Amino acid sequence: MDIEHLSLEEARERAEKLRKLIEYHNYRYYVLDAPEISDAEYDALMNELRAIEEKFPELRTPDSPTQRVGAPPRDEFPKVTHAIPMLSLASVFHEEDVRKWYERVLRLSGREQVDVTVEPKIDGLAISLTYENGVLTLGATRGDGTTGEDVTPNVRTVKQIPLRIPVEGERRRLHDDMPPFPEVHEAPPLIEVRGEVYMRKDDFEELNRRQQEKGEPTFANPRNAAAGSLRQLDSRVTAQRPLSFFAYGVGRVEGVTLRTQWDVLGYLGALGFPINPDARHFDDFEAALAYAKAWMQRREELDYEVDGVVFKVNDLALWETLGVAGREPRYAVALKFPPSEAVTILKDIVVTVGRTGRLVPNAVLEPVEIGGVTVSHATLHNEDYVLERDLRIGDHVVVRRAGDVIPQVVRPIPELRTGKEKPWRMPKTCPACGEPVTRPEGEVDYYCTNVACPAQLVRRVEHFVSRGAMDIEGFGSKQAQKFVELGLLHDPADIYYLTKEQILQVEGFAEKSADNLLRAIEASKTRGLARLLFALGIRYVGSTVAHLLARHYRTLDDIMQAPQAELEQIEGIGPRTAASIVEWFSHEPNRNMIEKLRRAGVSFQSLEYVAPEEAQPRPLEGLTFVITGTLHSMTREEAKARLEALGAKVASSVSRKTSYLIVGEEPGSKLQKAQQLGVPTIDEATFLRLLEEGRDALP
Ligand SMILES: NC(=O)c1ccc[n+]([C@@H]2O[C@H](COP(=O)([O-])OP(=O)(O)OC[C@H]3O[C@@H](n4cnc5c(N)ncnc54)[C@H](O)[C@@H]3O)[C@@H](O)[C@H]2O)c1
Ligand SMILES: [Zn+2]
Repeated sequence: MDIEHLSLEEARERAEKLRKLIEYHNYRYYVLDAPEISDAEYDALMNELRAIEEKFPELRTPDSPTQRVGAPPRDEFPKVTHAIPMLSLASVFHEEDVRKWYERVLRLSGREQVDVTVEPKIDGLAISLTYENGVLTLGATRGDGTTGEDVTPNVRTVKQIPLRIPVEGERRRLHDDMPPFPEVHEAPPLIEVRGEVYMRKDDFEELNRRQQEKGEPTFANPRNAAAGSLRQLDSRVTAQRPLSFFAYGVGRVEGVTLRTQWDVLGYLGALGFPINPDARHFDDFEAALAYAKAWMQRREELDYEVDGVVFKVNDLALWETLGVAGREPRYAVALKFPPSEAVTILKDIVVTVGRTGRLVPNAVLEPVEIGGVTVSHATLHNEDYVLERDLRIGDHVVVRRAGDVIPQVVRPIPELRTGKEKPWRMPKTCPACGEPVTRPEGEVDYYCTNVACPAQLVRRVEHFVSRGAMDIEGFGSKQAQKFVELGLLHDPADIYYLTKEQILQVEGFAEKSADNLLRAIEASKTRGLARLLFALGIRYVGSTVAHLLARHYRTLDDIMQAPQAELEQIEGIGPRTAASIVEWFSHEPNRNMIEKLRRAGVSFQSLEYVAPEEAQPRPLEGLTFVITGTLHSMTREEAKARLEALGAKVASSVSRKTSYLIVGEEPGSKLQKAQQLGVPTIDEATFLRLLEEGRDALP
């Protein structure tokens, strides 16, 4: 939503809509422990509402979700009023925003330097535990921050929560960087301990497994499982749920004076509460930031889920001075892990035409940052993908970007529709040439079948000259587009007939660059059969299949004459691929192009051909390898080729059928997968010996 251009009236309507929606999801999340949308989606709604209220402060109402924490407590539990409100935390996603927070702390406190603590932000639910003369008398949830639920009987079932403090016995810090534990022999008359009830990852999985067996609903994540377990009306159910606890603060305290957050943690530890071993204290802010960043890398190693790290001003006297903004105290800030999802607007759907004439719808998005990368486009795959999700132009959509994969549009948020969104269908004609498009029986894709379609030609040329194909330096997408536009190319073979005069007609070429291009074109003539086959762009003939063919056949002419049955005999080539090859060479325009390539002097000879009589022994026959990480001695392509030459198969992902995983430097997730499945691994040194000595080198 473009807030900049909203009128007051539109903004009011919008804010109303957002509030209703947020209240609904708050209820699902905080009261029912059954969220329907991801946190990223929820945060996006909140952020939009915040932005509107910022631009139109007159629209800010006291009951706006931006002004409140959580949700009102459930009806069934007795209510508890928090004498000191339980607040939320301001969250940021960038280091610079933590710096800004620190600078504001300095400004508001009038100090030059302020100590901070850094603590993991545990993803569970906040709980308040009241101890009177050392005895647990009340356990309460946060609720809406001022009113929570009395869940005392349930809290009593959590083994890590002491019923009486100080806990008997010797106190031991886990390591020297933890806060010092003072000697405490007696409980204060009153102390309200605050902390997080959470569920460990393994306990969560076990619980869900049990739920499934019993045919009961499973939980979306450990946080919801923890919340759902603690907020059971029957505490016998809670008792069977594996809940854990970390203490991180205090509310009301009588009889002891605690001056810093670090002392609070030490004191709580001394009383016998579990405190997180990764909490640290810093007098140097930059060092705190560095620690936080390093710690955040360890997310996966932890037994429990964390959603970030919390910075707190150490000096408790300053907490009061700094005050609260809305529902978030200024003394703390949470640096959260970058989300892998965001909500943005689907501005348009544009269709591109691929090299085979395939029409692909692409999402044009209002640019949005996901995990540190700005995303403005995403693939929509095909018409069905759009229709199944009912994506409409103008919709708010959830976009996911995980790792390096192409961003995906996950789904729309229909609740946010204004009525102006437009449903989309695949156009009936090709956006490039205007000819009608067709969808072959049983396929999800539409094709432009016009052989003269300029968009297809551009793609075919792009592919032909690309690195893995004929590798013509200085010839990229832009050049492909220009040459086709000027009518200089009618098929990729025309590249070999370009004259210097023609090249000079193209914008961006001068005397010298034209000569260079001609030299590059000349050099590409000897790339060999495998690359040429790949360059032709035959459906299902990728670089792997092209290499397989080039090992079996001496020249392109042999392949052109090979019947489908013969092609299918080749290990790694299925009937679909074989049929596609035969069909491609049966087309007149394709045969003409081959003849043009021949006349131009492009080599049809295989560089990989292995004559049957000189075929190597196949010592690794029957074994399947997968490679992960970087190898130092050779590229992955080469490793693959050498393994295959010895008769082994090389697969791209680990499965039960994998014989060995070859592990290079910085291995990826395949290593974990292999460990899970019990697939043996070998290192690079063993791999090299394997190439020399064969099977004997294997463990
Ligand atoms: N998916 C949904 O439908 C939905 C609905 C509502 C809220 N949410 C999610 O809930 C979150 C908002 O909840 P929130 O208000 O509890 O804020 P929050 O979870 O971002 O932060 C505040 C909480 O952090 C916890 N915490 C953990 N470790 C801590 C530590 N060391 N020191 C202090 N506090 C610590 C406390 O429980 C505290 O109450 C957002 O992430 C939002 O996306 C999701
Ligand atoms: Zn077309």
